[in-house]
Amino acid sequence: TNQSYSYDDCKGTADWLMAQTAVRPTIGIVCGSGLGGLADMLKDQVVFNYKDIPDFPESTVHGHAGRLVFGTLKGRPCVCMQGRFHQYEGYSIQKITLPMRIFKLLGVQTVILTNAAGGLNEDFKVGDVMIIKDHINMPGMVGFNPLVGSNDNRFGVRFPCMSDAYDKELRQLAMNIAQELGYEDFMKEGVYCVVGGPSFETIAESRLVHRLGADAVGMSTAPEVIVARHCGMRVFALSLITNQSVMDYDSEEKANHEEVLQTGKHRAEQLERLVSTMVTRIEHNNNYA
Ligand SMILES: Nc1nc2ncn(CCNC(CO)CO)c2c(=O)[nH]1
Repeated sequence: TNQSYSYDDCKGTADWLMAQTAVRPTIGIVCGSGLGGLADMLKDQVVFNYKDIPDFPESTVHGHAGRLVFGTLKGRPCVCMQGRFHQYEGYSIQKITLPMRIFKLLGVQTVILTNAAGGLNEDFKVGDVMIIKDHINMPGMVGFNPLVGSNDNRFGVRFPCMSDAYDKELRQLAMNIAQELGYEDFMKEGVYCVVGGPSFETIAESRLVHRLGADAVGMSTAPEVIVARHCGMRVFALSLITNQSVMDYDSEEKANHEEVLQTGKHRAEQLERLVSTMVTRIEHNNNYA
């Protein structure tokens, strides 16, 4: 359904949540495939199953728990989506980005999004972590943009700028922390290209988007980023490279979801350290905002 959610719908859900928990998060975290463990970092958790939250969609993908976890990370109030929504599940693009507007109405100032993605850049290895510096929104180019329809100025302007979507300061902070933690050999930076899915891209599609400048390909994140930036939240996003996209016709490689989840398990512990360290520092900057 192409149901769009009004400001009051979003406010209703945010108010419902705020009536059930005293946690007032300033940081929102979105866990990608196999990265739900990030939510387990939170202390003093207050957990909601998506199906119990008014208007919230339900996760249908293996590896996406379907829980909204409130809590604190080293004392900082956070809210974490353990499982996110994808267009390929059949949800409207407004529905999959609804959580970003609810985050905004909960008081979230910075959103950290993670996803699993296929590596296109030949310098990438499976298990690398790519800090997203920009995205190519393929579905958006043909009209599947989450902001299509009437604009509510209480969220943001009609024509929002996206050239500064991936906060430069947060990307630099992440790189500095990666150096401190000794993660520099698997930390990369690049352009993320979102495709509709659920079929993995063909070899010709991998080569096409790589030629267009993409370093990794996936099926999420860009719509959430557009909505998050529209309503003024800062955005940091990273991709866990879970397989190398097949780029030549005589390769025997075949992308599959199980290897996506498996890679997530191996790298998850370092990602948890990176993200939790970031959260303590980001909160610090917000104090000066
Ligand atoms: N080649 C390739 N490798 C990938 N690893 C993760 N994803 C993101 C899509 N993730 C889906 C299926 O695992 C679940 O949302 C992809 C992708 O789209 N292409």
